[in-house]
Amino acid sequence: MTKAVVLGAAGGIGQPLSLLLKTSPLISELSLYDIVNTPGVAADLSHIDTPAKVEGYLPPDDGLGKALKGADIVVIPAGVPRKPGMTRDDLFKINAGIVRDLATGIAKVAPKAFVLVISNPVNSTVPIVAEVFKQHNVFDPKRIFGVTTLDVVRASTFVAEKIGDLSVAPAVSIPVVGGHSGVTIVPLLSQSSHPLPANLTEDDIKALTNRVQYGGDEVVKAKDGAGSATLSMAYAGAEFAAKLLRAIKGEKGIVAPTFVHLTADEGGKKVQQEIEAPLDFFSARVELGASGVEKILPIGKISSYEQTLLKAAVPELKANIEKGVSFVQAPKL
Ligand SMILES: NC(=O)c1ccc[n+]([C@@H]2O[C@H](COP(=O)([O-])OP(=O)(O)OC[C@H]3O[C@@H](n4cnc5c(N)ncnc54)[C@H](O)[C@@H]3O)[C@@H](O)[C@H]2O)c1
Ligand SMILES: O=C(O)C[C@H](O)C(=O)O
Repeated sequence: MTKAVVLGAAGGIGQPLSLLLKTSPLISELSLYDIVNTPGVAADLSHIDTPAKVEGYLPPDDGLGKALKGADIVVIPAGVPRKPGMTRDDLFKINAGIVRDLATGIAKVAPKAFVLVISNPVNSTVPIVAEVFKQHNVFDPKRIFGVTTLDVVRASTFVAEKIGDLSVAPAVSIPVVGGHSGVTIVPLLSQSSHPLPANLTEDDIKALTNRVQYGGDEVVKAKDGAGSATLSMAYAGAEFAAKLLRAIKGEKGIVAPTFVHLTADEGGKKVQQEIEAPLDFFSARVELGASGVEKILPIGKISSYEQTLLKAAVPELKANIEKGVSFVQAPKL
């Protein structure tokens, strides 16, 4: 029996993500929580002929507590999305408080749940969840994940486009490390599972890297004020959740890049050496297991261009992480 909970389930990501989770044979119970519309979304999904029992909850009568009771995995896509001209950090003002309050609910009701954070800015919201858990003495770095899978999905797609064959996209694997915003997104094209076309120039590699780093902006611009990536994010979130669920159920050797606390495993120290910075959080390739983070894998051999990208990522990551931590630690006025 596995209970999954989506917080922010009525939103642009929340609805398609809940749909995908409802189709998962690995989930037996699906709870949907939002400040609006969850009874309707739950009623709709509950007619789908898959095993998961679906319930919708709203804030009154401790809806959050009821939604979270007995949760094994909690996915958080709650919060506002970007509009053109905004950075993810511009969302901090609103989303930090939303994520802090939801994390408080999880810490109180489902402290052992695996928590998958989608709400932006991920580089700060994941530290917020960790800090709230520390305050409630339930912090386990192996169980908190920033979902950076969309960067990985984009990298696979864009590389397959360059290869000239989208049918290989699902098999193309490109680690994307660092964080989830602009320069902190570091795709390691040199580690592509599929050889890049021999005629790609250095400028092509730079353009491809830039497209992965700013793929989110591409969607924000195209949606023209109506939000950011929702459908591709729902796909990516469901992919990561499925990997984690398979790992929890005992499947070995499942690896995915995800934004984690580097104390979750000894391997985090090696990553800190590789990036030459004592960052607490970083999106690294992580082997998933029954307890969540099984192993943090080293970055490994990268090109000198990628080394430059990593150097550029560190100061922004550091600032983003500190912002999240101090938001929770600061005395409330
Ligand atoms: N990690 C990633 O790769 C990634 C990708 C895309 C979007 N995002 C982020 O995901 C978030 C959601 O994006 P969206 O497009 O679904 O936005 P949206 O506005 O369509 O949906 C957000 C939902 O959150 C709900 N919500 C707001 N406050 C809440 C609270 N206190 N408790 C529960 N629910 C609450 C809203 O009612 C809404 O239904 C944004 O912050 C966005 O930037 C992250
Ligand atoms: O770009 C955004 O604001 C949403 C998300 O982080 C993305 O990468 O698509």
